[in-house]
Amino acid sequence: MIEYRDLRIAILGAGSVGAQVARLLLEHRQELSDRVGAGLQLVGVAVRDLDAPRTAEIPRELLTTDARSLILGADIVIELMGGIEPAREYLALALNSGADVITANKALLATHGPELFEIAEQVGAQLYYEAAVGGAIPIIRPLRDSLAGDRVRRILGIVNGTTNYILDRMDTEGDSLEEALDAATRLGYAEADPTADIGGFDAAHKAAILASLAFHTTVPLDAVHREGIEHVTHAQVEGAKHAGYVVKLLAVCERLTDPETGAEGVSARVHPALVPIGHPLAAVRGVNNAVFLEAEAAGSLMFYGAGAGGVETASAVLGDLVSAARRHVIGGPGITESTHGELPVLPITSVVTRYQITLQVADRPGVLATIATMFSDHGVSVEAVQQSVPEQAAEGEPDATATLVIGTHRATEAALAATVMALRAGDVVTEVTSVLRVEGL
Ligand SMILES: NC(=O)C1=CN([C@@H]2O[C@H](COP(=O)(O)OP(=O)(O)OC[C@H]3O[C@@H](n4cnc5c(N)ncnc54)[C@H](O)[C@@H]3O)[C@@H](O)[C@H]2O)C=CC1
Ligand SMILES: N[C@@H](CC=O)C(=O)O
Ligand code: NA
Repeated sequence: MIEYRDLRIAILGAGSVGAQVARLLLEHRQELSDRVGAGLQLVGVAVRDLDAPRTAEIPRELLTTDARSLILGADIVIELMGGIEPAREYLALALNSGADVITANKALLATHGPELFEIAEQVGAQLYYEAAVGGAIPIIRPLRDSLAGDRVRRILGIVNGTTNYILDRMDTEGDSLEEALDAATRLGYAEADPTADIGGFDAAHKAAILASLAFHTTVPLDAVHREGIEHVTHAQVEGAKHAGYVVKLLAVCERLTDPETGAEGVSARVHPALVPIGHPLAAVRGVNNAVFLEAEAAGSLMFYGAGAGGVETASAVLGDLVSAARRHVIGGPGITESTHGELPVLPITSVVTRYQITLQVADRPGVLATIATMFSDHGVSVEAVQQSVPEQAAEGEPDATATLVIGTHRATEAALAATVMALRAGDVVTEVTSVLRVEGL
């Protein structure tokens, strides 16, 4: 057995991910140390409650409630507590004391990333965060390193495992959102506050991180348009299936031309969308995530795998640990964040995509023509219309309503929003049941 000088590793938080990182680090210590060329010594795990149950046993002597002292004695600090404070304060303390830092905390990076990257650059320390997007899937390193010579044009990502798991269960098992969320929580996929998953906040954090990396431009969280899955209904999931689509919560990051100025900009958005059944993203089931990316030279690439789960995410954290530890051994400045692009971040109204709109309309002559005119008046071109009349309503009766499903060609969000407003205001549409974007065509 080779003996090395030891690097002192501290873990903050021993929940779903932290406990598995501690276990794997202790179990594979020698092998990981051999890969690095230095001993990886776990010097402590900061917890809130020494006696809390964990998914893996951690030797009692490694547990501490004094996170600050642990940080100050470490070469590498791994933050797996989640939340903004005290995680932000602890990471700043670690960086300022010269430690390299690893985190899976996308909420923190999306809100305080620039501040932490700046400290890291000033003190010559490193901040690694492979686990923050796509759990186990390597996506941060490919974007930062492998694709650094290309121009990424577009990213379509399923980046939240909990919501993908829920939508899949609603589709295949007929579960309610609540039933499927309970299961996702038990399996360790959901955030401590699962509204972060359901409301699309977690995916928005990841979209901000991906867009910033892909476009070399700081994309602040408040510039990411966000809609969650809380209003996705069984009817939408079923209707999508019949029409040859699946409903997915997507993060879409793209380079755009500003329709007003003609200048190049970028946009990032998160919302439920219809994905054609033949698209690779449609096959992403359960807790899996995938990032489908289009780059100018590379063409289309897809990164796929477990997007959440304690042990799976621990893999990405340990990969970062090996990278960080190697830098300690080799030295050198390491990687800095590149935000030279400085492209404007455009609002959702500038986005151009396709839509599927479901309407309840009065079933009488001329209605279809009136509705088609409303679309064309707002510059939205209709591609297909499907009409169905409920069986119990006799056709032509004064109170009968029909369901119209309208697919559009590409149009701006602004034009679509104006159309929907006009449909609601008119007297032929009794209800706008659903408006979904169609992506991946
Ligand atoms: N669970 C997953 O599948 C994934 C989680 N992440 C991220 O990893 C981080 C950890 O997630 P989980 O392990 O799932 O969360 P968790 O809620 O299971 O674990 C967090 C642990 O940190 C502890 N903690 C919180 N504040 C603390 C403090 N001030 N001092 C000491 N301990 C403290 C909590 O008591 C808890 O045991 C989060 O940022 C999360 O967003 C990222 C990718 C996947
Ligand atoms: N709650 C998150 C965990 C991983 O980032 C998810 O469900 O994707
Ligand atoms: Na990842």
